[in-house]
Amino acid sequence: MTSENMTEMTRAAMAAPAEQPRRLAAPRVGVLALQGDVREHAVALHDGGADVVKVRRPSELDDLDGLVIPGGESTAIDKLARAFGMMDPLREKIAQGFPVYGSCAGMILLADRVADPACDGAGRPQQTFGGIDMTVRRNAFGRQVDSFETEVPMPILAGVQGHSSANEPESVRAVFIRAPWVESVGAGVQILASVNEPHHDESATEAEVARIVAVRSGNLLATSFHPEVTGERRIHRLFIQMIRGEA
Ligand SMILES: NC(=O)CC[C@H](N)C(=O)O
Repeated sequence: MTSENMTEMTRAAMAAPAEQPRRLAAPRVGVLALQGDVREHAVALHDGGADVVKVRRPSELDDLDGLVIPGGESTAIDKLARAFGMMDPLREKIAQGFPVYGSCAGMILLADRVADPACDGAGRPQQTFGGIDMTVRRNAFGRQVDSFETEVPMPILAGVQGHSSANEPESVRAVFIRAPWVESVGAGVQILASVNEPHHDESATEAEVARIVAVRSGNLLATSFHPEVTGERRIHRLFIQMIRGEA
């Protein structure tokens, strides 16, 4: 066949790369590995079908399809992120629509505002990567001793494969460890789950004790709780679906 009788379609087909785009295969998902329960998230992502890499330096953000910010201590992750030069590169990527899932401390780091930020020795408040138009309150459910585990209704999970037999399809077994709650959200933020505050004033109304614990805003997903420690995999699968543009 000469170039004269090649149709446009043949030309396009011949020019197309032989391999499939990577997003159709396993997405490459990073776990921010500065502090916190990195390993548990890596396992959950791997189980969900992702190709997982641990990320510490800005150059390691290149070539990723998404990132998980684990639970741990948001002030420590903030300090280390600044020390490793991660703060601005990650903020820029988030602004460009890079998919990120943050759990617990990770949720705090995705919030545009922290109601009660910790301050360093010089009185400077902790910083966040931001991206979700919300205000979070740290340690809102209490201290370590007030940590609790409960079943949280989360209707968005109904369509996600892989709930454990102990769970109803539309709820998640959630562990809260010095967890934040979301105090307020902007108009573009979707509330995915709320939970009743376990320790509350008798006189409080139902609306007053319902606390937001999972949100989505565009390609950003955040939960107050830790799905990675109970064998729950659907939150990570939902995130992988978001990366693939399927959710
Ligand atoms: N389990 C967690 O990630 C706790 C978060 C922690 N209280 C913080 O402020 O960062």
